[in-house]
Order: sequence, then structure tokens, then C-alpha cells
Amino acid sequence: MNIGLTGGIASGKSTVSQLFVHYGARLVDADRIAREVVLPGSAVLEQIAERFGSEMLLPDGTLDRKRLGQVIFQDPVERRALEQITHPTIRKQMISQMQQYELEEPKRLVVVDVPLLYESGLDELLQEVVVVYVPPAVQLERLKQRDQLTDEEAHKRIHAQMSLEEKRERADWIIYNDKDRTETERQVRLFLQEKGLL
Ligand SMILES: CC(C)(COP(=O)(O)OP(=O)(O)OC[C@H]1O[C@@H](n2cnc3c(N)ncnc32)[C@H](O)[C@@H]1O)[C@@H](O)C(=O)NCCC(=O)NCCS
Ligand SMILES: Nc1ncnc2c1ncn2[C@@H]1O[C@H](COP(=O)(O)OP(=O)(O)OP(=O)(O)O)[C@@H](O)[C@H]1O
Repeated sequence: MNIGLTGGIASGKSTVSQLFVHYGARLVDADRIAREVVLPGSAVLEQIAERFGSEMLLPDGTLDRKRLGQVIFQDPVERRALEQITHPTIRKQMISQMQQYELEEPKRLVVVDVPLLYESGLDELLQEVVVVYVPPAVQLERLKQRDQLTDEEAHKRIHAQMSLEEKRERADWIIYNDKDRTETERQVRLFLQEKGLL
């Protein structure tokens, strides 16, 4: 079985996906793949430097993520341009990893953690979609804290994505992550029990 795991920025996808791993799932992590496809020497990084300028590279040749983030979270046109360069490769790698895991161990749960799951239409490929939800005020506070962002910067990042309310409406299953981690773990266990996976 495979499931998609999504939510808003800083709603707790990584926290929840680690709980699924703890209970035996295998994880396909889109953010991790997104980092791998821009390693020095990759065609994707070369295209980013062409489109956004070589000042987006640090002296050691790696991507200046902070700087590129400042550009793309400000401006939807720039964001689309980056997505057009990165998403086809990220998507291909995610699908191939997911298929490989399913082939290797057909009975084991595969969790596919993708921030932009609905935005990119990947939900079509997954059996069920679990949304990690927190109320807007909690999301804003956790994002500011974790990434040391100002109010304005955090709002821009949140608004670069489909609203968490809309994701919640589309979800097959919702995990509420606004209480403590023990409560979140209880809900992960409940999901696994319901699906006969625990
Ligand atoms: C702009 C980049 C370099 C900023 O890197 P940084 O290390 O600061 O952030 P990180 O990659 O850890 O992303 C943090 C979160 O930002 C959000 N986010 C990232 N890219 C986007 C985007 N294009 N649109 C909306 N939200 C996004 C996601 O919720 C993600 O979990 C990076 O996010 C990136 O390469 N984005 C394009 C690839 C992409 O779309 N990734 C999202 C998952 S497929
Ligand atoms: N139940 C919780 N109680 C308190 N803090 C939490 C809880 N769950 C997550 N956090 C904290 O909130 C922040 C966001 O969580 P996490 O990194 O798991 O979110 P994410 O959805 O994976 O983020 P991103 O979209 O940026 O990848 C982190 O600092 C994490 O430690």
C-alpha cells in the first residue's frame, strides 16, 4: 500500500513521516529528493544558474538555498520558473523510488511525503492522501520559530502554497498536529490500525 502525506509548510509532515517510519513504513521524501537533484554537477543546477544567475551559487559550487528562497517566495513568476526546471526531475525520481519500494516489499507501507502533492497532481498516483493539519496561527508560529523568519517572510511562504484549509477538505484522512507529539503519535497509530497495518 502507498499513501501520500502532505500539509502546509511547517504543519508537521516530517514529524509525522518519521512516526510512520518508526512504525515500519518506507519513506519517499520529496524535499530530500529536491536537494539531491541540485547537487553540484547536475543538469538541474546548471539550468538554475542559467536562469537565475551564477550569483545563486556559493563559492563551493553548491546552491545558495537561502538566496534563491528569497527570490522565489517573493515572486510567483520566479517560483514557476524554478518549478519548471526542478519539478520534472523531482517527479521522475519520486515515482521511480516509490515503484522500486513497492516492488521490493509489496506488503510494506510506502509513505510519499510531498509538500506540493495536490498542486502537482501527484495525488492521482496514490491510494490515499493523509493531510497533516494545524490551525493557521500555530503554523505561522512554528514556521517563524523553526526558520527564524519575520512575520512577513513567513506569510509569503505560507501563501506560496494551496491553503491548508483546502488541503484538509480534499484529504482522505486528517492528522491534527496542534497538540503535543504524543497525541499526534496516537493518531498515526489509529490510522495504521484502521488500515490493518499495526
Ligand atoms: C527555493 C529552495 C532552494 C529553498 O530552499 P530551503 O532550504 O530554504 O527550503 P526547503 O527546500 O527545505 O523547503 C522548505 C519548504 O518550503 C516549501 N516550498 C519549497 N519549494 C516551494 C515551492 N516551489 N512552492 C511552494 N512551497 C515551496 C515546502 O513546504 C518545503 O517543505 C527550495 O525550496 C527549492 O529548491 N524549491 C523548489 C523545489 C520544490 O518545489 N520543492 C518542494 C517539494 S517538491
Ligand atoms: N506536535 C508538535 N508540537 C510542537 N512542535 C511541533 C509539533 N510537530 C512539529 N513541531 C515543530 O514544528 C516545526 C515544523 O514541523 P516539521 O518540520 O515536521 O514540518 P514540515 O511540514 O515537515 O515542514 P516543511 O514543509 O517546511 O518541510 C518543527 O520545528 C517541529 O519541531
